[in-house]
Formats: sequence, C-alpha cells, structure tokens
Amino acid sequence: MNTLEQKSAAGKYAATLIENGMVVGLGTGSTVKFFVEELGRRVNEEGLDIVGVTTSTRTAEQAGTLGIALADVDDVDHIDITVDGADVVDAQLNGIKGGGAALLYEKVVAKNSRRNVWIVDASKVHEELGHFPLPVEVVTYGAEQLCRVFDNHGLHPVLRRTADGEPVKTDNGNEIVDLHLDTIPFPSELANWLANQVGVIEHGLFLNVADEVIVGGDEIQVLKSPALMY
Ligand SMILES: O=C(CO)[C@H](O)[C@H](O)COP(=O)(O)O
Repeated sequence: MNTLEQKSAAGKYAATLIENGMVVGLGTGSTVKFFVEELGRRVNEEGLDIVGVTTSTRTAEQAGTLGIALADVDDVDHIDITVDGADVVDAQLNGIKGGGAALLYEKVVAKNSRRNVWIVDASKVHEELGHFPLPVEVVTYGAEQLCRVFDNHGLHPVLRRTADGEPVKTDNGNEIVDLHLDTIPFPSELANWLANQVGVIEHGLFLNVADEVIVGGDEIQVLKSPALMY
C-alpha cells in the first residue's frame, strides 16, 4: 500500500469505531479527510446519528458539505471520542502535531475528549520524537523577537510561510514557527519551556494525549497507550 492508501485505510477503520449518539471530535489533515468522508457516508447511507466537533475551518467545511451535524466545542457537555492525524508518533504514543497549522483547536478538542484516537500512515511511527519540524503557534506581535529567543536556545526556528511568501495564518489569526530539531530527547521539558514563553499560544507536542494509534497498511495495526495496557 502506498502512503495515501494507508491513510485511507486508517481513516476508514477509525470510522468503524463511531456509534450512534456519539459526540465526535473531528481532527484535521489529509488522513482525517478520509475518516470524515467515511463518516459522511455512514450518516447518509446508514442513518448514523452523531454530532461532530471540528478542529479547523477546513474540516468544518468538509463535514458540513457531507451533512454531518456539528456543534461548537462549548455547546457540548462532553466529547466521546476524537479522531485526529499526527505528524510523528513515538513508542509512548506521544506525538508532534500541527503540520496543518490546526494544533490549538486540535489540542482543545483532544483535552476535552474521553478517548483520543490518532490515524497515521506507517511513515509517522518512530522510536522517539523528532523527524518533523515542531510547530509552535505564536502571536503575530513580537513573532520575530520570539524567533530570536528560540534561535538563542538552539531551536532552529523558521517562520512558516505560504507559497506567496506571506506568514501562514492559523484559524485564530496567529502565526506558526517551525522548530527544526533532529530529535527531541526531553519532550516534557521542552513543552514546559515553550508554554512559559510570552507570545507562545500553543505548541505541537501532544504528550499523554493519544489512547490509541491506528496505523494504516495491508493489515491495520492498533497501538495502545501503555496506560491502557494493564
Ligand atoms: O496536526 C495536524 C494538523 O494541524 C494533522 O493532523 C497532522 O499534520 C497530520 O496531517 P496528515 O494526516 O495530512 O499527514
């Protein structure tokens, strides 16, 4: 299976986890697109009755077009399950997210979910975090200054830009700085440090968030969080 087929397989498998009456967090990205597509099919063909809580305008547009009922995160009293993608997953099921610049809403929805399932292709799974630039959402005001601070700490920051050279704007109007790190040996320490920097809105380290990771392939692999294994 190629990467796209693996993404599709993972997305379709995740859609089988969704049951009538569930409030479902809908992540963002090309893998989630397959999941939402299959969810839409089940809503329309099987009468699946769910409410979706989206993590980006892109996903909201897709889900809306497919006729999936949507609610604002503040208008539901709980989220049963959230299905989202990831850029990297390590052996502890910690991850890097935000390749699609939706990390803030993704983290808000994840933190308010009873169960978090990530769907990935096999290339995303590694022993340790790294292998993908770590996205950090920052306020526009002072973004260059913040980049200097990151640079002084050896974090190799690059402000993310569109093809036209303009800074990428998130759904909240903030900007994304990608930290080009080969490895992240101490993710908790880095997460705490980033969270303490003035101007940082959120970072893409998702630690102890995923309960399960579904890896697409000829055979679906379901990796479970160590916390769920005992
Ligand atoms: O975190 C994300 C968006 O902010 C995505 O879930 C992540 O980038 C994976 O995307 P894809 O499924 O397209 O590889």
